[in-house]
Amino acid sequence: MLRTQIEHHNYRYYVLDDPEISDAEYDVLLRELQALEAEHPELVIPDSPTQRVGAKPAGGFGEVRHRVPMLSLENCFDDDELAAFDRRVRERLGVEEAIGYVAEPKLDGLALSLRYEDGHLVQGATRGDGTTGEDITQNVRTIASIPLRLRGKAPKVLEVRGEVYMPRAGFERMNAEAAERGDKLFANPRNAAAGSLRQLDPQITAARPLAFYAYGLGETGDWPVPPRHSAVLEALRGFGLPVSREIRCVEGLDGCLEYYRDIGRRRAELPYEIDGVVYKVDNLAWQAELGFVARAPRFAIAHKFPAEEMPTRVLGVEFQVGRTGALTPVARLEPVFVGGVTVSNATLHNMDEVARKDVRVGDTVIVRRAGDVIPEVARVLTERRPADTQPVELPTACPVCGSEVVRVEGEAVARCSGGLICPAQRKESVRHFASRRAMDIEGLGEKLIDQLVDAGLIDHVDGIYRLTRDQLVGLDRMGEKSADNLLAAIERSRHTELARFLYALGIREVGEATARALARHFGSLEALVEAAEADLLTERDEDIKPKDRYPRLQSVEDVGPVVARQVCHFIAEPRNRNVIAALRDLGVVWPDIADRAVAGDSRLVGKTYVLTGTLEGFSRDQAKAALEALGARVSSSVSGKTTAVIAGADPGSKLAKAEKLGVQVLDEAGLRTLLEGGEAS
Ligand SMILES: NC(=O)c1ccc[n+]([C@@H]2O[C@H](COP(=O)([O-])OP(=O)(O)OC[C@H]3O[C@@H](n4cnc5c(N)ncnc54)[C@H](O)[C@@H]3O)[C@@H](O)[C@H]2O)c1
Ligand SMILES: [Zn+2]
Repeated sequence: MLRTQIEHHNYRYYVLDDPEISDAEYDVLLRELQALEAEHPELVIPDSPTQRVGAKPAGGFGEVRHRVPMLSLENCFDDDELAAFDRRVRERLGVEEAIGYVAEPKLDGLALSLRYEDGHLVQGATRGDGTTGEDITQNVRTIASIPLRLRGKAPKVLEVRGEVYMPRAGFERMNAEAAERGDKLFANPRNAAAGSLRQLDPQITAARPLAFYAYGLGETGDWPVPPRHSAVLEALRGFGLPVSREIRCVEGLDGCLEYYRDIGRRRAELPYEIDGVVYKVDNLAWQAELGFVARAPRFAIAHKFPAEEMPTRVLGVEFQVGRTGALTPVARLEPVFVGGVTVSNATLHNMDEVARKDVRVGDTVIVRRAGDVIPEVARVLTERRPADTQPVELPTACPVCGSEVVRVEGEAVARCSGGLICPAQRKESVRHFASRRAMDIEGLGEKLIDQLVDAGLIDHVDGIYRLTRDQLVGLDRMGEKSADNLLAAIERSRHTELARFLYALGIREVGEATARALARHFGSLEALVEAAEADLLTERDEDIKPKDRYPRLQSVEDVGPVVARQVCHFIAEPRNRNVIAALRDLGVVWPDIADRAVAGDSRLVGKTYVLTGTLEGFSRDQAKAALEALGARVSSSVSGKTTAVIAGADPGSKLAKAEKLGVQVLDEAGLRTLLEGGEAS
């Protein structure tokens, strides 16, 4: 059963270059079989996958018999297993002292045998099943880093073994090009290298970014082989063959582990992928003494890096609320060992990503954790999707505070609208409230806010105005003087402006400019609340097109449906209103600015003016505020709907446009008349 399963995956991997499962999963299966066979030696048959290498070639290429077999490597996955290997080696050799090993990066490509006769490349062959490989000489000749002629005095016969691989950069470029053409992408550089090398048309191979590193020998004829593996590699380099510069001689287990950790740290920076380290006994006489088992030498071992990708099941999806209120879907997973740690949660980033990857609860997914990056769901194994999966749905209420969740059309991120009251957003809302352009409370910085919130002294921004001297003095690193300074700054901030206050509330999409526009337009908080409440009703009206909703707020300069919606929802949240009321009770005040409009002097409602050029008696902002106080709208561009353009000195193109459209033009005197209630002419 297990055997057939493994054979199937061998075929997919070695013959088709199109595996169905990850290497880590495959390794688990193989280890299961090894354990089973170790318990029941009578079950071991000679052609069990544990006894064999790779798979028999599928045809299409000529066959090559390897006179020196091409074997696989024993694997180990942790320090203990490596220690056991080192112990076995020393026991077999009867050696006490530390063994000299050669540590080599384990390139993730495929094995290649190159045969040189009298210095000329005569054959290139794949490993196949270890004894019989494929003749891919024509393809091999297209790989630039493989010399067609050896340098120096060449032996009569020399078989060189090594790895063909695809450097990361080439792999990424190739996949990007394939994506552009709409072709199938390669899952990883190994499959890309294998698929490229085993093309029946060498032209295709030639176009692929393949490279080669030599790491060993096959048949050597009468060539006097040097006595150490490290010297062999040096000799190969002398013949002009590429040998990795990362290869090192190390001493004993400790030397191996040190090399492993060092290259593991640099793994992501290497220009090619490696999946571990290979250690080989350096002394070739010892290698011969140690010999082989069925499928691998006893003198070498591959120390694998922990898999960065593993499959597991999605048990559920939860939403985390970030400090700015953003909701992040997080998959709860059946715990899985990946990237060297056990992972039971992985981010799904946002709802667009959930949709793009098509993740459902109950799915089997590939979890990825590379380096120290937070684990993420890389992709779904849709072929393993059961019938009863559940879609992931964005909650309508914030899981932390229950406020409504708002997701703006066209935006990936959904957010909690309870900015002032959501515990997840506490620190951020206090920080923003106190910042210089908002309430400008000097001395209330991030670190202090962390302390105050963590100590439970502030829940919401109104808590700032309840802080006492005793509470402050009790804090870490807070002297009496700084406590007094802070209290004074808090006191000063009570007298503010409506625009600052609106900005300080931290309503999504409401920056300083919008806060100012809202303040100017409505003049008072009450007027804004009233408009927001009325506008909110338009949301439920099916007859109103989305872009025409919130008409009162949309009549504010530069406020479109997106901003209007955020403002309405924020204001409509009763608990946000409670905080605002508490702030006012605690003495936060500002002068209302548009008393005249509020009092009913709104004779310019429905009219739109555009200002251009420099006025003598008004700044641009003053002129604007004065017009808006009478209910007018001030726009920045001239159109057929413009009531009049008010032109000062050195007017710009707006004047020309007004003239072209036949829009009325007023000078500064005309503006005064208009503001004073006379008929402008
Ligand atoms: N996903 C699947 O379905 C599937 C199926 C079969 C095998 N596999 C994967 O293939 C691997 C096992 O197969 P394997 O026996 O081909 O090889 P291996 O990767 O375990 O080790 C042997 C190979 O390592 C390579 N190698 C790289 N650098 C080397 C160096 N410096 N010195 C010596 N050899 C070096 C050689 O090609 C050699 O043949 C595992 O990683 C397994 O997960 C996956
Ligand atoms: Zn919330």
